[in-house]
Amino acid sequence: MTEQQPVAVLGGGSFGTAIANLLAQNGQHVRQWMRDPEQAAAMRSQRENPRYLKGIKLHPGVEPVTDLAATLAACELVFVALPSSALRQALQPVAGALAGKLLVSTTKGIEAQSFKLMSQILEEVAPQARIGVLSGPNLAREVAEQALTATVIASEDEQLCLRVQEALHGRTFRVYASRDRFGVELGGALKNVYAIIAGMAVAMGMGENTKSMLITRALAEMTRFAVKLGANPMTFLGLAGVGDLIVTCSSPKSRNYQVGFALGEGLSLEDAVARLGEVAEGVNTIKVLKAKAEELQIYMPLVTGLHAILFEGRTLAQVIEALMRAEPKTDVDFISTSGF
Ligand SMILES: NC(=O)C1=CN([C@@H]2O[C@H](COP(=O)(O)OP(=O)(O)OC[C@H]3O[C@@H](n4cnc5c(N)ncnc54)[C@H](OP(=O)(O)O)[C@@H]3O)[C@@H](O)[C@H]2O)C=CC1
Ligand SMILES: O=C(CO)COP(=O)(O)O
Repeated sequence: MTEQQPVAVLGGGSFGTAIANLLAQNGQHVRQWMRDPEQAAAMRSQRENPRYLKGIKLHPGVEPVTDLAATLAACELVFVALPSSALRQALQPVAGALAGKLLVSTTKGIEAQSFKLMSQILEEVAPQARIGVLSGPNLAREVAEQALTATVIASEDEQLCLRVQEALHGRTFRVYASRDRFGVELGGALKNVYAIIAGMAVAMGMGENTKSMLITRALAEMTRFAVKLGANPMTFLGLAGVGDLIVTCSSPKSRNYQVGFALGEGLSLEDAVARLGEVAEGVNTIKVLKAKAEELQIYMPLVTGLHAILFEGRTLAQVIEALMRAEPKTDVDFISTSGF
């Protein structure tokens, strides 16, 4: 009998650990790569990731490792769960080992200088790899606690989608497929910005009407932006669009929401990020998104407002006043004008 090939997960954080456990629960042998040998040793002996996912048992099928080249040599299917700020620099040195691999990005961010999404960086670093994106309403802790969850694997490569569905789909985790890689990936990156705003609103004691208005107008705004860049608006009605927007804007377990909440309590951005001690991708995304919206002249009042508070010295009260006084627009941008 031939031995089953292991699956790689790159990243020792909360999502990498949650995905590694899921794969192992489905009977895969998993090599979870992380850069810190002390962390790997601790995870091997304690069978837990005490820094990023305390209280969750590491499945016996997960092997924490630190040799990236050896991990890539052994695995064809590779999940990338690194922060957006680290993905290129971590993979560039091993670019030669990525040819022919199935690379699946789970990272929900945008590269600062280039405005590239993570799968676009993977394509650049590894032009001969097969590329996909996994995104959806997937809070790491809930995934790890085996809460019933659904996600999307998006790729033009149908065989890759099937392979990922086979590896991840299980009793508690449903994996849907999509061909709109760009839309799915953009949804995951953009919603983080609105989660910061939602966290702020909750900290300020705003009511349910306000939260609902925020989420719905956020969806309108991110869809408008994505369509201008060529994505399919229908993707934003799916799990990786409105699904992820709802969970991230509603849950105190979201790190972006937590940053927003801390800001709403009066902390500075620096202190809010330091208090979190984990990745909140929305903090970087807001900067590049504001610049891109300006460049392309896309109307994004929530992005403009958050940017003004974080980086232009405006107060929350000033921004709320401006948002509420702005001229009302149409409710839904993409309704056919022929019928109603
Ligand atoms: N957590 C979640 O609920 C979800 C997260 N995601 C996405 O997954 C991505 C990863 O997030 P998550 O796991 O939550 O992050 P965490 O903050 O939990 O962990 C970040 C991990 O990345 C590692 N890291 C940082 N810089 C580097 C580098 N240069 N080289 C190698 N490793 C590095 C850290 O290692 P070290 O400790 O050594 O610094 C740590 O293991 C993000 O883009 C996020 O949006 C997607 C869905 C859900
Ligand atoms: O993407 C996520 C849930 O789908 C996790 O969001 P945070 O990064 O804000 O924790």
